[in-house]
Amino acid sequence: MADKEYTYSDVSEHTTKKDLFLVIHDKVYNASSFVDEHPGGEEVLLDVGGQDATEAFEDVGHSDEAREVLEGLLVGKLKRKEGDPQPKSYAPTTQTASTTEGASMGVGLYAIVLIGGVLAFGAYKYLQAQQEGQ
Ligand code: HEM
Repeated sequence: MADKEYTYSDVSEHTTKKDLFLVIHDKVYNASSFVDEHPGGEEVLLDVGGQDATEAFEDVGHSDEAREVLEGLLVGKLKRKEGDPQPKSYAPTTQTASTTEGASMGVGLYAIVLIGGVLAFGAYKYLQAQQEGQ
């Protein structure tokens, strides 16, 4: 039964409390037996009924226990067709701002030191030339 494939339009027909399908990470879950027990309330589940709930589910940061419950509700997987809504993936941000900031700061410092050096050398040469001229 869990091998069954559902299209997006199949899933979107199950939106009532007694018959509620959710898509999370491209798997299809029947949440109807769990609606009344959900600690986050039935409203939020009904809101995403028949839709891709991946983002909503991950945003809350559900526990491993919640994920175990979820596995028990599995009824099949999603068969994507052209024109279906794009998968809502949950991509944690990996880039940290501080590292790039640090790198550009380093380059900026080098530039200042370099320009300062060139200017000092220019001034030295200029003074030397003037002295020679006297
Ligand atoms: C069938 C899918 C879902 C299952 C099995 C599930 C299960 C659970 C469980 C077991 C908890 C208790 C805390 C934890 O263990 O993390 C919980 C809390 C919660 N869930 Fe879900 N959940 C599902 C979908 C959703 C969705 C789609 C939302 C949408 C926003 C949602 C919102 C919440 C919220 C806000 C809480 C926190 C409640 C509180 O701490 O007061 N859940 N859920």
